[in-house]
Amino acid sequence: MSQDTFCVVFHAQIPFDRIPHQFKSGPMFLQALEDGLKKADADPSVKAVMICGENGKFSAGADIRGFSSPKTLGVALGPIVSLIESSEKPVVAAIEGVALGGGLEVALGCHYRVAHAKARMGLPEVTIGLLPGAEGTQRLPRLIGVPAALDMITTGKHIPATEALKLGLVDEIVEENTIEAAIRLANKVIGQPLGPRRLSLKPVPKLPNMEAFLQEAQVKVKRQARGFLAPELCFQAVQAATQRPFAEGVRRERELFQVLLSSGQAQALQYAFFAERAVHRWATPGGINLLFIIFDSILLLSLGLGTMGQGIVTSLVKANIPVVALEQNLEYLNKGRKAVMVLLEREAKKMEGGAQKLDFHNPARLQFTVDFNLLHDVDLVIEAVFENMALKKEIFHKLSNICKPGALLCTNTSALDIDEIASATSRPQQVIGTHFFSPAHVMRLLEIIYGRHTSPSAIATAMQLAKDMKKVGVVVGNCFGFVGNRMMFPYVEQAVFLLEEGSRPEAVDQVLEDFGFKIGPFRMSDLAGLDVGWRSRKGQGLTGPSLPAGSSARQRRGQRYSPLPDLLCERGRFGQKTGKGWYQYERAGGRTATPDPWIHGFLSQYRDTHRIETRYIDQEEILERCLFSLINEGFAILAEGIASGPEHLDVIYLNGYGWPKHRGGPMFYASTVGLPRVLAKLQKYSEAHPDVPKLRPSAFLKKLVAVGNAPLKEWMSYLSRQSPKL
Ligand SMILES: CC/C=C\C/C=C/C(=O)SCCNC(=O)CCNC(=O)[C@H](O)C(C)(C)COP(=O)(O)OP(=O)(O)OC[C@H]1O[C@@H](n2cnc3c(N)ncnc32)[C@H](O)[C@@H]1OP(=O)(O)O
Repeated sequence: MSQDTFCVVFHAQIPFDRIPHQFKSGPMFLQALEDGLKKADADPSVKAVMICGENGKFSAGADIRGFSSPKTLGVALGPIVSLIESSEKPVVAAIEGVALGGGLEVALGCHYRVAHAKARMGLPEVTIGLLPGAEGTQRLPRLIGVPAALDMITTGKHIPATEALKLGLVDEIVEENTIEAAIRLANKVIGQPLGPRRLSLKPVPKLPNMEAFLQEAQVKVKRQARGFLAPELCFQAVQAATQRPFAEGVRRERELFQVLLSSGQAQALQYAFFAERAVHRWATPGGINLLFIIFDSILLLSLGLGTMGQGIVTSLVKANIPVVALEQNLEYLNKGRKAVMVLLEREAKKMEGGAQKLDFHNPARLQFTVDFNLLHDVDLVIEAVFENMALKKEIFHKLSNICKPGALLCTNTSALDIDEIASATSRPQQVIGTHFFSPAHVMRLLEIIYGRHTSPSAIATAMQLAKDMKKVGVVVGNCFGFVGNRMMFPYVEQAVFLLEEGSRPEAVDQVLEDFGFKIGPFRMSDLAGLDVGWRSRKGQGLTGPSLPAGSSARQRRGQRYSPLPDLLCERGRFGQKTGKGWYQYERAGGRTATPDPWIHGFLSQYRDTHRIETRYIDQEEILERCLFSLINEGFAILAEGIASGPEHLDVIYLNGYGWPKHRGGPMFYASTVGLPRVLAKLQKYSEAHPDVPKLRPSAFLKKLVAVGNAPLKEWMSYLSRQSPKL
């Protein structure tokens, strides 16, 4: 290192590789940074300063756990960023690994930034319900302009170094030693004027149509946010940068930060951040670490090339896992191959310019076949044929005979019994459920379902597969619908009962969309296809030819049942695909849902036929009956040991069912509403609808209320029995 350049080692604020505890505490780290800077400033032999991270990592920002305490790091970080900027000696940031949040804000205070080509940068505060509160919303637009800054700050996306260079966020990128390059640059600029490098002194670059641009951007942010405050307040902070001098903009940024900090949404998002990481730490009761499978060398086979199979194959190719796609005949194979190629071309386009390339024209990475003999060599099979138990059992019997002894056999199913499927094989310990969500190459969730005999190493392998596919794997037990769909059934059931009693599809959807769901239950049902549920209900003997003669229209097995979805299907109303469902569409396959007067007439006729008195149902009742019945099922699931904690349920809902992130997931939401209130409301609705068992409060919920509204992290300690396996 040059004698002239003082080096401040900026300790990574987060435990990447379990960094020593003392660096997790914000104030101490800030003090060290301030001391280093002051020392460098005071020493006349020092001519320049270089700031770098520890162990090849610049910084992932503040310790998120610290935000739950009222005295936050950010309040102290802003002045330190200003201190860096005001240094009379050039300060250069050497960015390796990541520079995120407060880490990037520190880099923005520096006069120059050098990044390693593999580094990533971003201001992800919005994703934890906050905004970049260390003057980042004021400096970034001055450096890269309003459109790019707004995009980074309101989405929280991480950008690669190559893109950062194009945007002007960094001055230089290097392939080799970043620290040496930063020191070289620092030496080169000694003596050059620093004024033009101080971002707080720069004007925000003008746009010919700034006002119109901002107006349009605000509408877009609001539309996408659906009640999530942080993107809107991030917007306002950047807007302040365009309207006010730097110091006033900083004041506005601080005010907005405080609003977010006390909104409750930040806590929900920070809970979600840690919940996602918690579900990943899967271990046996003995704590055996099982995550040891390396997928680079495995050959994976995907069986079935329908919509799910196509998405799964695309995800596997994206994860760089060699894959063979198998179909039962050439016609289906060619159809599937074509669809997969379209998806992969699209993905390759999205990845253009990035470091990774999609290698899908190489037969060693992806091949399509109808030859079952290829099954001999594969290490892992994902069966993705349609939901039919007899067919799945036949396939698993075949797999069991052909696949090599160690091969893991996964079934993609949304509800079927894993044990029954495994019973068709001679190796039930290697059979596991992998419930992908459609479209499988987009949706992050993977429910991993273990059966009675599934081995811990099979579970660990499936978890590693999820990680390699960049999905969130959540291990759950085997029951009808597993976790996600099992909780969804009572929610959808309530939505339909509400129609029977007087509501309309668009009214129910509106309430749930206002709550923050991307799409309400009826729009969702139209999108998924009403025929899917109809087939399943026919299979369960709830409707269709297997329904015993003389069954009551609105009762099944002594419980309330609504035949409304069946009646729609009998009339060919399958949703978007037929152009009619709970809504009408512009054509078959159309996507624009319009309330349908036919449905309104049909509902009132139905009520007349069944002598149901139509009543006005308010928004509160719609919301509570749908959400609390779903949450109630969640408590039953926890009590049965189907999931190991409320975080698992929340991660499933956040990543697979469009639950609004800023509400933290259904179980977190229940804890914010207060369990006594949830219980009281369920009791009330259950009394009004005694023939609906899903409204009857779960014993576990009652227990948690009886012990004094236990906080979420203590819930599981009130259960005497845990899952038999986990
Ligand atoms: C007024 C206030 C203004 C300014 C102050 C500054 C504010 C901020 O900086 S807010 C924080 C902004 N930073 C982030 O949001 C980064 C969040 N982290 C990530 O995106 C990722 O963790 C990563 C890209 C940094 C690394 O990803 P990966 O390699 O996949 O590892 P993991 O995500 O599994 O994380 C490993 C380990 O670290 C814990 N962790 C990560 N980030 C933080 C953090 N910011 N605070 C506390 N802990 C963090 C994570 O939970 C994992 O821990 P476990 O192994 O115990 O699960």
